[in-house]
Amino acid sequence: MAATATHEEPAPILRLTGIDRRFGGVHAVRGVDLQVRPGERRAVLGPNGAGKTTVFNLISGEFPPSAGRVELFGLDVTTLPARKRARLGLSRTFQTSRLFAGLSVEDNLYLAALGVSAGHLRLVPSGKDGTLRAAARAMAERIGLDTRLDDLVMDLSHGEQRQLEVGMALVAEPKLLMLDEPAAGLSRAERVRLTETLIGLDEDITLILIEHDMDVALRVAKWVTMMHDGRVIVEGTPDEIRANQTVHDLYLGSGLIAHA
Ligand SMILES: Nc1ncnc2c1ncn2[C@@H]1O[C@H](COP(=O)(O)OP(=O)(O)OP(=O)(O)O)[C@@H](O)[C@H]1O
Repeated sequence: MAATATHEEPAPILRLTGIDRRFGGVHAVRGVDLQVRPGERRAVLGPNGAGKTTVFNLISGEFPPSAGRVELFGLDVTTLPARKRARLGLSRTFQTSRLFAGLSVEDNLYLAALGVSAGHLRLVPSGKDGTLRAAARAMAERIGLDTRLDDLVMDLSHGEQRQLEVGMALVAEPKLLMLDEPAAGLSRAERVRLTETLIGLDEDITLILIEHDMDVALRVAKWVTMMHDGRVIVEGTPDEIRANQTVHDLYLGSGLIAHA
């Protein structure tokens, strides 16, 4: 019998089902369903307090959902701690810096390549050390910090620190990269560089981005999820989002769609 060719969609790299999160009386996330395919470029948009960062925290495992299910790379990780999700291939940045301020740019990237997160020390087999140092230096070049390798993080500008955070998330070679407002506080030139870095990411890396700068978000993303009041209210391509009346109504007067 002849085999029937079937075209199967790749399994989602991330699937949220009925995710809910309450903080006391605040119902921050309400029944969110989300599916992200391997290699996707996804932006999560929405006004302040919409629940975007809480969704990120639920995906990366900072805290568990009040209800619902989180699947990463085909596994149910709903109760798995953050460091174990990181080991599966998830890397993220935070709105507030988590850099080692008293260490150099190279050492920060080296530690990220090593997979060290705050409070977790790991011994390095000596043979691997050179490879990790080389990866750290290559990443510094990619994010435009190769001339500042020996400088302490505390001496970098805000924009350079944000670039370094992206580099640290990337140097861990994640399958899923999640960036929380990477363009916040960047100069125009720094935003252009960031946008280029993100557009140039390896196709195998799946990217989810929270970003208030619509210019950056809609250039990088191929698919957009819009949140409001804890819920997903619109999903679509950047063009559909630009043309969407609800998006305009929510952002009206904020100047956030000035570049659209
Ligand atoms: N750890 C927490 N404890 C209590 N309330 C929280 C906590 N984290 C978030 N919230 C509340 O949950 C709601 C959603 O917040 P969240 O930070 O997820 O929104 P957001 O869309 O990321 O906003 P922004 O764009 O301002 O970062 C807000 O009302 C916020 O005050």
